[in-house]
Amino acid sequence: MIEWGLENGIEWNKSLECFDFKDTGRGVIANNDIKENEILISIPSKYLIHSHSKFSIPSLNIPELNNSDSSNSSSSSDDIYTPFHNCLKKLNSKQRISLILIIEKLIKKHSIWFNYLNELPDDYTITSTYSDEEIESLSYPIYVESSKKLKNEMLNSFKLFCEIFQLYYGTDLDRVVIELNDLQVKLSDILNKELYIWCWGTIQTRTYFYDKNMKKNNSKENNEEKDDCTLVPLADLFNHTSNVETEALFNDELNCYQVKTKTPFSKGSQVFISYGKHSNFTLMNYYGFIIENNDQDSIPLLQSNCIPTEFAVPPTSSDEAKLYEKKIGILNNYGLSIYSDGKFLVMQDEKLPFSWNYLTVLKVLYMTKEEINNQLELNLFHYDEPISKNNENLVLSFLENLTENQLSFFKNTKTKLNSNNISRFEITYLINSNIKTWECCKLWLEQQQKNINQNAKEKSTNLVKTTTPKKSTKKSSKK
Ligand SMILES: C[S@@+](CC[C@H](N)C(=O)[O-])C[C@H]1O[C@@H](n2cnc3c(N)ncnc32)[C@H](O)[C@@H]1O
Repeated sequence: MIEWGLENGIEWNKSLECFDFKDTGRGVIANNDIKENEILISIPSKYLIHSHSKFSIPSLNIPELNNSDSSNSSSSSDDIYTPFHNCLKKLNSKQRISLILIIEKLIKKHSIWFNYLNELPDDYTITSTYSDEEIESLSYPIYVESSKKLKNEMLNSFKLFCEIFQLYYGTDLDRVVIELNDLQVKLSDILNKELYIWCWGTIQTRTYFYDKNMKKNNSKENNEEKDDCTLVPLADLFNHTSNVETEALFNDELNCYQVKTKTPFSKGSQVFISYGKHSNFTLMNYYGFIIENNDQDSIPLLQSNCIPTEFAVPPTSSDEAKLYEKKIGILNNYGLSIYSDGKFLVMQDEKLPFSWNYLTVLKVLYMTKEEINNQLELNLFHYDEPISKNNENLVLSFLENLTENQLSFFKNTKTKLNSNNISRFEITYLINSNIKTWECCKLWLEQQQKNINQNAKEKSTNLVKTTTPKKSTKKSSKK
């Protein structure tokens, strides 16, 4: 694949080589030191695959209007391809990229991307390719809903893709034949679900952000064009870690897409790029893999159980409602709300496994009327500064309950996985990792409780100490 790239003007940093790694699979290795800000790869715009890329077969491309160069537009063959062009105009970004991938794959050596497409993975492990049973086995509602949503998006996109073609070609897809150079391809072979799922996986796991089409189409009403993406051949060989910084953008001057590393790499190490700061579930959902000991890992809390029920809805009595409003006001001042929106997190962090925003929301919700009225000194940015002993106890006790519930939930899920013979390594890893995270929360809570008891003990000893001299003075006075 790299040879093909070099022959076609793709500039591949000489210090890079393709390599099969034991833990991460195919990736890129540094055969020399790589410095900060070095360009890893530059790809001429012609080889990018995005929604406005041209097919290798010219007649498939929508003829450009107002083009004075008449040799560019096809003559009589135009009529045959008009329905095809009409369909093309109706497709959204992902559907267009998928159509390009399908056709370029079908025409094999006639495609300018033949060598590249030939070396892409045969299938993908993103959750959209999971069976419904596998998705259900994720059990945690946030995981199940989010995976279902992505899978439905893919299936609906395919349905719409087919409907657009049926609109122009009719419903008997086996009878319609499209000429692709010397190939006669049935429309049913293009509108193939398996192929479409492969395209979806290719797009989801391998594309880069691309705003060139966005800029070009500023006036377009179609919102989907606004988050366009592009396949960047060879640049999609880099595996991910969140510990590096990468810059990837289209260079207008050089008319090519460039990937630059902001992180140096030493000879012999794997050259990573960062797909973003993602939790394992996000990686699994969108990219089909997880990272053991991912330091960006976290579990988003469920809205239904992360807020104590007494605070989940505003109270009806006017006094209580006023107090509640004040609490919500304080939270707003800190940019917080009781609606988690997936942002209240727990992590495997021994020092603080609950996210600051979550602990702060709980602290404020449990404040008494007096505490609210005396809150001049309140500084909620310090998680370890309790509002009061009472407040701390209430928060801890709520969290202890939550932790117990979540621990038993994930332990049950693990048992079910075993009994249902769900064999996806990523699912098992995710559930085990969630158990470890909640165990970490449990240990932290126990430690907090110990600290409280210790402080209370110390206070009472201090109290004894401060009262002892008085006794002794009395004694001495007696003497
Ligand atoms: C952009 S491609 C990277 C190159 C890919 N490994 C290949 O063979 O073409 C993204 C895919 O690589 C794999 N991948 C990337 N980073 C990984 C990592 N840190 N550990 C395991 N697999 C990884 C995942 O399958 C992901 O969907």
